[in-house]
Amino acid sequence: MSDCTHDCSSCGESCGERTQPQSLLAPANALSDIKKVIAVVSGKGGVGKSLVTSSLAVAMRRMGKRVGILDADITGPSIPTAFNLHERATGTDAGINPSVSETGIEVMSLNLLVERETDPVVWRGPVIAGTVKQFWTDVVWGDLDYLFVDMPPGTGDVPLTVFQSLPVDGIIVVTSPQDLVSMIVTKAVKMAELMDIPVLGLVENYSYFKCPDCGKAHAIFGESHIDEVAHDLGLKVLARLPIDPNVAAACDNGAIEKFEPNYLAGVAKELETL
Ligand SMILES: Nc1ncnc2c1ncn2[C@@H]1O[C@H](COP(=O)(O)OP(=O)(O)OP(=O)(O)O)[C@@H](O)[C@H]1O
Repeated sequence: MSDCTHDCSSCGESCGERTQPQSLLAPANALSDIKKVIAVVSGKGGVGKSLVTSSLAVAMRRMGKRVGILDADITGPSIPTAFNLHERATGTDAGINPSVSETGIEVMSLNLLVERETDPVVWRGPVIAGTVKQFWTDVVWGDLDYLFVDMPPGTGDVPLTVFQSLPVDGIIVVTSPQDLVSMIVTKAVKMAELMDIPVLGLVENYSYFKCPDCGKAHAIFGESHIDEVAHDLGLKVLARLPIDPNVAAACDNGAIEKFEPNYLAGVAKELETL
């Protein structure tokens, strides 16, 4: 091989002299400088992954950080609604510009690119995964302290692409008490381990409902097993979120940036030390 640079990490040749695996990391846009990438994942849908992603981004922004959200949930994007972003994103020769929320959080989501928000995305897996990769390579994120990636549920094409193509610093696994917690969380955690991505911890959503009259906490979805699961996997429980109808209303009304209390402020503080 006359052109060999001896840098196996960037070479795709099948070569007997290979000393290290080829890196599949994709380059970010030339105008992006992103310090930390954190993916928010879940074993199954509807457990509150987008809410956790949005709340973490808001908490970080309140701490004065420059924050972006890459909405990798291509077929069920909910981030633009939570941040009241409805205008179509624009682009230049340099790439696609993310939309910017009221408090300055950058967002890229397929819903910011389609003509009508209600248009469905009827694409095959590889096209969807390719789009997510383009959100990394073609979006002009600029300087960010934290980019949060809101993943689709499960362990399919998109998580695989994100874990291989983006320099993910860690994942947060969102779960709920009624999940088949142990099995589903373990699948997500094992996938991250296979890809050599650190698991930062677990967030349990819908943990309890606090009665507004008597103040007592009720475990609506059954008693939690999160501590045992976390212990078995050697992980930390980062937070437990209550069922709070006001937080659902804030998401639906595009007011997540105004919502108090931010249940994930403590987790954001922990992420600062990453
Ligand atoms: N703790 C909570 N209290 C009340 N409502 C909540 C809570 N967490 C999430 N919700 C609501 O439940 C719905 C689903 O949440 P969310 O979209 O965050 O889930 P998801 O895991 O991202 O779903 P998907 O798998 O479809 O991407 C949303 O309407 C959200 O506002």
